[in-house]
Amino acid sequence: MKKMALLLMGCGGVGRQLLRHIVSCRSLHATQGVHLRVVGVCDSKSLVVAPDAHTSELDDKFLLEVCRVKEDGSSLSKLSGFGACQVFAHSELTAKVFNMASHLGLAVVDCSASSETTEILSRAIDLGCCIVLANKKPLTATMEYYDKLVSQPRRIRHESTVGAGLPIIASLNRILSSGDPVHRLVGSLSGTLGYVMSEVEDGKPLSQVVKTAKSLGYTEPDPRDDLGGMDVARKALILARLLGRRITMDSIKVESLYPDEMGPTVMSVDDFLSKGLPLLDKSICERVAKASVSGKVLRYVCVIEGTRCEVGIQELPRDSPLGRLRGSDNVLEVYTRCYNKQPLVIQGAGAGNDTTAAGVLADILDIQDLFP
Ligand SMILES: NC(=O)C1=CN([C@@H]2O[C@H](COP(=O)(O)OP(=O)(O)OC[C@H]3O[C@@H](n4cnc5c(N)ncnc54)[C@H](OP(=O)(O)O)[C@@H]3O)[C@@H](O)[C@H]2O)C=CC1
Ligand SMILES: N[C@@H](CC=O)C(=O)O
Repeated sequence: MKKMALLLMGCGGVGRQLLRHIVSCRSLHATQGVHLRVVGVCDSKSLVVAPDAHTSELDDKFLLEVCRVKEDGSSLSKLSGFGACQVFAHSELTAKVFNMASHLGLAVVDCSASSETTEILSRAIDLGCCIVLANKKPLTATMEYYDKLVSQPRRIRHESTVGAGLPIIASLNRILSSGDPVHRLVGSLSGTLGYVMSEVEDGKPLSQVVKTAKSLGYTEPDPRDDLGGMDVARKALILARLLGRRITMDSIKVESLYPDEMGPTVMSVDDFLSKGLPLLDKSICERVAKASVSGKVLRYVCVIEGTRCEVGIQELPRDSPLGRLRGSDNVLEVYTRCYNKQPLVIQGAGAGNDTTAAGVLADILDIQDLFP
């Protein structure tokens, strides 16, 4: 039986669902001859590891307890005394990864929404680990970090960074490796903004649908990352870099749906949701109504073509591929030499803990051949 040691960073909506998928797929994985050994889990404050990562693992009962504790909003440090795990402060994470990586093959899985993991992932690559990311921030940091993280293409998977569980990165990699140049990417790549636009079209107020999108697990921890376009801009940057563009976030034109006065330095997430957003209800409603007069709908669109890389609202015909999108679905049209007049189209659920965690799990299994 092949055994893969995993260290999970982040046990929010996606990380917890990943743990649940791992536990519920035990017998399936056994038939496939693979066993996922979760040897450590961390949140923003603490790290829990198996007593001896070389011989033991966090058992399924423990992993489900991690999900329960985190679902309740508590810290992992609450698990101290539960089973035989060891609990450390988050500051010990780098040393622990170093220790585990130098003794066993390790996959470090990033389901956090933090930039702080970038350095750890970079060191993990140096130490010969595999890395799997749902977190977009490390791949949208400096070019230097990007080059490091992708320097061993067989040891990195990050499908869920764009389009959640949709096979966007894998499809682009296949196209690119066959020598087929990608000329143009056009898509709607935000589950949150897709959901928001179609619900507002149906007459619901923006402030209400954003709260619902948050409760459905579509938004980033701070929904302003979605509404300000930064989350889509990160996806655009990841795609542009995959196509070989050596650009940074500064090169991307981003349209925000909220004004600077409602930014993170001015008000908290709660104040934004309860006091800021309702002030935007009327203007977005008017914008939707104006587009509708000419049979159009609003979609938040990402375009990458030549040196152009931009994300923002467009008015599109209701019956166009992007206009027809409903709910949290994403769509990406890929124009290449082979897919010239008719693009390759990838479409489906583009957000949500379940589909995102499934994408991360598929990525983990995809690198199993690198493990003994
Ligand atoms: N939800 C979705 O549909 C999709 C999400 N993603 C990405 O998945 C990631 C996770 O999203 P989601 O689960 O919704 O986010 P959550 O906010 O629910 O969870 C984030 C988790 O990361 C932990 N964390 C924060 N900082 C650190 C750190 N420095 N080191 C380790 N862990 C840390 C948090 O700890 P604590 O609990 O202590 O706060 C929390 O457990 C994000 O990067 C998101 O962009 C990608 C595709 C789709
Ligand atoms: N917040 C994101 C989640 C996936 O990346 C979105 O809404 O698309």
